[in-house]
Amino acid sequence: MTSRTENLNVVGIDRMATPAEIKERVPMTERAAESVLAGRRALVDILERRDPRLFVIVGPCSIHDPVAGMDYARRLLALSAEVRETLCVVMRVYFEKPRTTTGWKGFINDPRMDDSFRIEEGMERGRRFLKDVAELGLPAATEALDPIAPQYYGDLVSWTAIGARTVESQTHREMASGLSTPVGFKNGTDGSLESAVNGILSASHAHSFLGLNENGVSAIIRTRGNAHGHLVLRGGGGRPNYDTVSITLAEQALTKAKLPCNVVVDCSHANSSKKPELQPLVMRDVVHQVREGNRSIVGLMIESFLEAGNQPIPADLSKLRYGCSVTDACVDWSTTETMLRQAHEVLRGVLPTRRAA
Ligand SMILES: O=C[C@H](O)[C@H](O)COP(=O)(O)O
Ligand SMILES: C=C(OP(=O)(O)O)C(=O)O
Repeated sequence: MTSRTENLNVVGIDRMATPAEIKERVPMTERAAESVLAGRRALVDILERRDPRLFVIVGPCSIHDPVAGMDYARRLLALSAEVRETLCVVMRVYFEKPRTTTGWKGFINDPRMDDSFRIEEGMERGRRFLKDVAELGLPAATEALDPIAPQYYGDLVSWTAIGARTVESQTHREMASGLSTPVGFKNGTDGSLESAVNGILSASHAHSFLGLNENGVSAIIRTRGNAHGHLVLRGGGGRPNYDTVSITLAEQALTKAKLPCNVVVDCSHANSSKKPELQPLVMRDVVHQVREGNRSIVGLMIESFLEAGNQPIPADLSKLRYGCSVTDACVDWSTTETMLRQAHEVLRGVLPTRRAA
């Protein structure tokens, strides 16, 4: 009998390839695994103060064009080699976009950007992109939004964010407790730290929750807890929170919760009122705080692409501007080079002291 009580608002349920099937199409390689693991090791070493460098999560707000994305990755690889003595560079590879209300939800959800929502295609191409980046020798960072998605591509990621819109969600904290990467918890969109601090605490514990196994079968996922959660300050409530007073308040909140004092500053979002031209100012200020002796700042985030700014998604996709964001506005490539090189110059003189501390 057709149920009169369920799926009333569901118009279709399509079969989707399982994590195992997608991994078979895009298998992990030795070289890719090496760079994923090297990235995770470096990040853990920074978080545990065995490595005095800062890490920088830098890249487009979202990947929409794998060709431009790989063009960016190759340039970033060369730049990361130049600054490696002071900065551990991780490419931002964001495929899942949380929206305030509606909008394009990222490459996995709608890879063709035409509302055809070919999620299986997006998942396979997204995994392939991550693998290509890893094979170049660059570690990747992403936001974990869909709780099932990490089964499909989490093995290719070195750093994960829980975003400002989901940091209070139990589902996301449970997922983070099982992720194999260090996880940055962003402060809420209202600027409050409490949800992020609670998120780090929650995810550090073991959880059992519903999920899917490799073969797409409903499963109870039992996790160990994630020991490498840390706070990401992205501003909020109409105010930035990267200044020395805000950083001190963040340190106090972490200490009160008996958590390690590890703070990452996102130069974008509410820390720069989403104005990309302000990101270099935020970065310079934060790097100077490190130069002045701050010990809790371990990393930075930058939204950067080949071209500055952003563009709406046109109905005729041939009109898309190459290398320009279709979500948040980014700094361009030459600004990115300047930002990283200037930070590198300042930090060169400082790291021996951090190492000694
Ligand atoms: O970083 C990306 C955006 O800030 C986030 O996805 C929210 O976007 P929206 O407010 O344009 O929906
Ligand atoms: C959505 C993002 O950030 P936040 O969660 O800080 O808004 C992002 O970095 O893409």
